[in-house]
Amino acid sequence: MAGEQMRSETTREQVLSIEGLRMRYNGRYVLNGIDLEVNRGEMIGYIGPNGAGKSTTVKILLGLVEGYVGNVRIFGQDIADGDVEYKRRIGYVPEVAELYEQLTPAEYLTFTGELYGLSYEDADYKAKLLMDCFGLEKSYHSRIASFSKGMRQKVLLISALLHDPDLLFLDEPLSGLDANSVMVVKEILSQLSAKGTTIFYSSHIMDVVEKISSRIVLIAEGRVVADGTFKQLQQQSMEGSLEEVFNQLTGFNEHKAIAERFVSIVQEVN
Ligand SMILES: Nc1ncnc2c1ncn2[C@@H]1O[C@H](COP(=O)(O)OP(=O)(O)OP(=O)(O)O)[C@@H](O)[C@H]1O
Repeated sequence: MAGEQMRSETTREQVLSIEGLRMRYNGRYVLNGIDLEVNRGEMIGYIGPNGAGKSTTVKILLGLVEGYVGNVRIFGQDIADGDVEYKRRIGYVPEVAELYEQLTPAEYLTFTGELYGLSYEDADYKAKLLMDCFGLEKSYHSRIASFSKGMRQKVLLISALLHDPDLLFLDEPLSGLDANSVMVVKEILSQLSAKGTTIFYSSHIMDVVEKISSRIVLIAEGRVVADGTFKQLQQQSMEGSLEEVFNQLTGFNEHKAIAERFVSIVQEVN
């Protein structure tokens, strides 16, 4: 009985489970067997070199890419079973998004809020307040086409959070934000995570990942090559900063040589 209770509590806490995930594009495996279990409230820094397979993993988890091999369970549900209800509990901030240029945040956010099951009134009420938090209250009825990069990013963040998701995927979420807004967003993420939102944070900005992640998962060539707290990764690689850990675990020590070659070509070939 006690064992059963413990098991059900463990299941309840487990938000994501990936087993043996493999994905092939044009005959080449870009994911080579990813295994990952994520519990409620974890802030995962999901990092890796360009082309390592981070976006591919996230797209599979969001149900945007088919044809993978392996098992993926989100909130205990196999995402391949055809029931897309789990998506209502997910928020996603993509790296590059096509916002509807001709819409205003009021129109866009009530539209996405309703897609996630909010009533028009609730979505409108909440969106207005969240825009206000970001200092964008005056732009609520302006066309997105006129927005700066940072303003667009804030609208994207609001649209991903409007329905208070249990699982949040973020791809370079600080892109385009000024220093003050960066502080606000980092603080929002750590408060959400402390309250139980599970966050998957993909970024190439290592010092941010180092500071905000409760756990860092480093992938290279479609495999998990390190998984642990920043301290554990430091011990594993005998390095100081996450940038150095990243360089070491991905076998990279050529930045000077590459830069020298690049500069010499720039200056010598006319
Ligand atoms: N639709 C696709 N068709 C063919 N190959 C793809 C497709 N999407 C991704 N790939 C390939 O899969 C590999 C992993 O790409 P992915 O976008 O997942 O990398 P990433 O880790 O997110 O990289 P980055 O840090 O540059 O964003 C790359 O070699 C890429 O070329």
